Amino acid sequence: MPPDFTPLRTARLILRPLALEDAAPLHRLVNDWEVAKTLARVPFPYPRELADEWIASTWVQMAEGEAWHLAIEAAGTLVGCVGLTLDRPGGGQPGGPPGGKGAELGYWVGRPSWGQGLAPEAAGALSRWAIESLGLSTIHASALRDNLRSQAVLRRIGLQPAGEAMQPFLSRGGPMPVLLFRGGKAELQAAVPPKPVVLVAAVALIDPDGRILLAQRPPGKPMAGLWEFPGGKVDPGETPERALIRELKEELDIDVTEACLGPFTFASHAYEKFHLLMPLYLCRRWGGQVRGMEGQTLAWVRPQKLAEYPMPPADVPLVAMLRDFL
Ligand SMILES: Nc1nc2c([nH]c(=O)n2[C@@H]2O[C@H](COP(=O)(O)OP(=O)(O)OP(=O)(O)O)[C@@H](O)[C@H]2O)c(=O)[nH]1
Repeated sequence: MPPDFTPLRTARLILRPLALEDAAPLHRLVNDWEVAKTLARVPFPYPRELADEWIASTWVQMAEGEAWHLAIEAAGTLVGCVGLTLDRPGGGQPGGPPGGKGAELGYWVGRPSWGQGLAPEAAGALSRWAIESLGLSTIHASALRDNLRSQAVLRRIGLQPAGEAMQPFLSRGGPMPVLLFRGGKAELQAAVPPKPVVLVAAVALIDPDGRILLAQRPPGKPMAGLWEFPGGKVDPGETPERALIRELKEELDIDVTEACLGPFTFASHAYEKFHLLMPLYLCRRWGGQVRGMEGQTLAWVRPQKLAEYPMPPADVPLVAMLRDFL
């Protein structure tokens, strides 16, 4: 029986305990010289029944808290495996830490899924989970000296070179030269892929009385209830000006031309899941009557009163600049 383990999810992958049904696809993927030749503990050819035995052994190791070997699943299909094996106390593994709790990282991805960056996605996620959840102090790994691709994976997830060694390779029938890598929490965290930058165009519509239009984010959306400048995400291939013209029609039923959109300033703000880059335009002329087309509450606000309207954190510096300018 597979052990109880809450699968780890990444942008594209699920890392979960291996199941008996994985044996056939696992065998097909790993019984490939191009894959097997890079792995120290995999024989080649790889006997079919070994797949079942290996899967059962991963359950025991996980239940005993000795190793976490997981299936890498992408779009419902097994594409490879990733695993961490705890160092035995005083085991003195090459590249292992002198003190503290360490584990050896290993992984492979089947040939059909190469070239998509799945190995660093899986290995990075499992390593960061282990550092947090198992309280490990270091992760270490090795890669054949001529396996530049695997070395790049280890560097990408934050591990640093830590020397060379000879390591027995079942698939090669003898010891092979390997490069050793290791890293702790700080190195792994520093390597977390940067957040996507989201481009949002926004505008301060200013009426003849010098008041600014704010719209309240409706319930159900992130940051619901906060007040913001009208606007929205710039679609791929769209300019910020075109995006604003489109959004203002959709949200407020007004017609704006590019010539009436004056660039004013911008916000660059790190939200939890993305980094917001938001140019803010000023606009004093538009066609039609402003009305909320999406049920949003609107308010025309005097510059000195803007601070009374709670806004998203990215907007706070913009409000101060607007107040000074108007
Ligand atoms: N329009 C606008 N968006 C802002 C302001 N400040 C700010 O942080 N944002 C953020 O920029 C993003 C704007 O995206 P959006 O309006 O197109 O999309 P949304 O999150 O409302 O939902 P959606 O993805 O379902 O369209 C949101 O994450 C919003 O929180 C602002 O003053 N105006």
